[in-house]
Amino acid sequence: MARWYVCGLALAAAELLLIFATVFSAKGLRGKEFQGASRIPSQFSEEERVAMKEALKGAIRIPTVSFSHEKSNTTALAEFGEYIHKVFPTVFSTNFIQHEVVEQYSHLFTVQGSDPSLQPYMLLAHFDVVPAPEEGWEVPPFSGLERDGFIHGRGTLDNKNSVMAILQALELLLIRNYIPQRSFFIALGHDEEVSGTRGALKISELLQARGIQVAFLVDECSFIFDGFIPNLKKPCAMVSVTEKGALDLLLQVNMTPGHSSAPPKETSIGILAAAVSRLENTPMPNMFGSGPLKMTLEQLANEFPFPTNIVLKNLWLFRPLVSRLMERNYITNTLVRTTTALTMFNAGVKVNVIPPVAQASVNFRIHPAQTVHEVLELVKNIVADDRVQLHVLRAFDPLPISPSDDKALGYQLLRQTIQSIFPEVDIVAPGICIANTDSRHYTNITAGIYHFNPVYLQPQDFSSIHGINEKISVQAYETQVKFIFELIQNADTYTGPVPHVHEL
Ligand SMILES: CCCCCCCCCCCCCCCC(=O)N[C@@H](Cc1ccccc1)C(=O)O
Ligand SMILES: [Zn+2]
Ligand SMILES: [Zn+2]
Repeated sequence: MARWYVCGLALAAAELLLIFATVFSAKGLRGKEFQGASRIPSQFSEEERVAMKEALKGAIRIPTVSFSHEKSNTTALAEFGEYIHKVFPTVFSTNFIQHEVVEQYSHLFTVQGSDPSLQPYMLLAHFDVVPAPEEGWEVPPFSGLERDGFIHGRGTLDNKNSVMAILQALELLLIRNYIPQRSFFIALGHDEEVSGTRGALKISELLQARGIQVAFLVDECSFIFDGFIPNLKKPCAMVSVTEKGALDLLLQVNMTPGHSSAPPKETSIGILAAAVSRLENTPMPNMFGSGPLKMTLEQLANEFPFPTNIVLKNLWLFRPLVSRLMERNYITNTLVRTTTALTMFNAGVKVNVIPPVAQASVNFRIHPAQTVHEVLELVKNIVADDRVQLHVLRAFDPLPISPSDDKALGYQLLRQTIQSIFPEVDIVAPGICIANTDSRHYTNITAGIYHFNPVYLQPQDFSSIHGINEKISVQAYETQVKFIFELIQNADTYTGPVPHVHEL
């Protein structure tokens, strides 16, 4: 009898404690006793799963299109701010989360962790999208329609999926009374698709003015690649540790205009066409062996069948062969060199007028082992014609290579979370982001810039990014939420690398 009584008392006390913890932690009680006490499983109720996919659909329906630096749908950008407020009420009402609007439309969330001794980190995403003319789409690009288990629309992969998944994961953690130990920032840009200079750059300046340095950040641009690398049958989670640089050049030729009935031997169009043709036919040097790709291939070696595995394990011998094979495929080619893309060409107003001016734009994506200056010198040598003026429209060097060793917190946290959420993925390897992202504006506040979207990507999905029929499966989106839900908790509990066990 006495035992039951004691037991009953203990239970009542435990219940009281639980109520106490629930009531106070929801509003941000920061007592050490409650920190990271237990891990919250990433399991979501049916109701939550429906709500999360509906939230993403709603986000897709807001046409936050960036057309150019000067032109974006500002009504939609503002509406997006109100929308996230509505669908993630707990994020906005928790007292240890500060929300700031930067440059009218971008958002910065500061999540104050309970342990100030832990260096904060940052999650990045952007909610502006590139235009999407309706032609060719199976469903209208801003309808957010669900069909055959997929949510369709512009931004489902680039990059509203990340914006919504980050906030959704945080909302679900907060509802479960989670109090993060490690502080983190969430930066959501509104102009990534046209440079990020109003959103990401300003957020970065704000953080720098506050003296903030983060341990690492995670941004878009890399995926679990499936079917991209010839002969590699298994999916490969690539955490990109650098981002290519960029150089936009305007080539211009001025010649005397005149009547087309008596044409000169050379025209502005002909001279310019020959110059851009030389650029297209003279690829920039193959840089295989410099930059992180060699490390990536060495890590992948064991996953390839014979004889590729032997070749990749002995790059000291087979380097020329592998570098040639890499450039044969248009995607792996991007990893070994600075790419040259002729993107605009303008001249002439009438069929019988020799035009005075011809202009072309060329977009180079600079390999991590080269610089803007080196590429410009190479371009001058290839063009080799003083009549072709070169004007630099925009240029920046590749990002430094972020660490991916055992001590690299960001890389290891991502690796650990990939292994737990995608147990079927055996390969986690460092990669190169071949496009440009908002993260280049944050190089002053961290040396750990990682690109990873926890989503499978096949070659046909790649062409939907900025193309047509962009979509994400409901299941993939749920997994993305789950990934971030786990990542935030892992950032609190990570205790460093597991020491290697050497066999005797
Ligand atoms: C081994 C397998 C390698 C596979 C490589 C496939 C890579 C898939 C990459 C997907 C990229 C998604 C992120 C795109 C970000 C993006 O579009 N950025 C834009 C940013 C920009 C905006 C205006 C002017 C210049 C630049 C861009 O790079 O064009
Ligand atoms: Zn993007
Ligand atoms: Zn994009």
